[in-house]
Amino acid sequence: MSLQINNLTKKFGEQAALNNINISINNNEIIGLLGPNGAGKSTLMKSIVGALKIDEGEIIFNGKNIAENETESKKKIGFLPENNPLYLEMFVKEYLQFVANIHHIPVSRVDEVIELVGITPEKSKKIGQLSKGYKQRVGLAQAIIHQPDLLILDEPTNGLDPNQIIEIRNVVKEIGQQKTVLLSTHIMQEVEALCSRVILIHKGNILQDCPINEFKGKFGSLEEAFASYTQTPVTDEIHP
Ligand SMILES: Nc1ncnc2c1ncn2[C@@H]1O[C@H](COP(=O)(O)OP(=O)(O)OP(=O)(O)O)[C@@H](O)[C@H]1O
Repeated sequence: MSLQINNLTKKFGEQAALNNINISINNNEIIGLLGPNGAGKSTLMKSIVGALKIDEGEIIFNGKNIAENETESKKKIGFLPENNPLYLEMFVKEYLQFVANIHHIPVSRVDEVIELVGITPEKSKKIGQLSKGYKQRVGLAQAIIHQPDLLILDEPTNGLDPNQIIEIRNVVKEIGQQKTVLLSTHIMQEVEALCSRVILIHKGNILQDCPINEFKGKFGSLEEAFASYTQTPVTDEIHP
């Protein structure tokens, strides 16, 4: 798996949500995408999965520009959007069979993925009846059903209770042993528990991209480092 983001700029009107972003990912690792509200994390994730059209730059996934190879790229990228949109009236297995059909993959993969995210006892229930933690597992299942090389998770544990957070983290950790995972979060413990590398975005600019220990550096904790970097004014001609 390789992902190369070169000089990516994404604007909404006159405002640059992402300002000349460069990122290179080559290894199977779990990367934490950090940044205050409105930093540009979701915009970056949506750009990588091809859900947003970028204004400048290029995103090269497995050696090919995703803008020119959209269908092929989507086969190898999994995405769990923020707030995990699901069809609440559908049954778990029915929904995942539906997703499998969209990807043109055998429905036999459905039971495999149900097992992998730990929702076998829930597979015949309506999605709307599930707890938030189990809904999140269904979201993860749809994101990995086509065995993507790159998994993108936008705040995967947001709004879950502490037990559910640990359960989802364990699932992500297991997936991360074989896949590249890019996850956004506001929870520093999550980064500590899961990530080997941190990318910090602030006002559409990358402030840091380094191993987690380097990020903590002289600050001692991720919280301190985050606060210190993001409270520093960013010089940026495009972003207001
Ligand atoms: N579809 C859109 N139209 C207009 N502006 C947008 C759109 N999507 C995002 N923005 C703006 O772009 C900036 C970056 O938003 P984005 O959602 O990427 O931030 P984020 O880092 O994911 O924030 P959060 O942590 O709150 O989820 C914000 O100023 C936001 O208001």
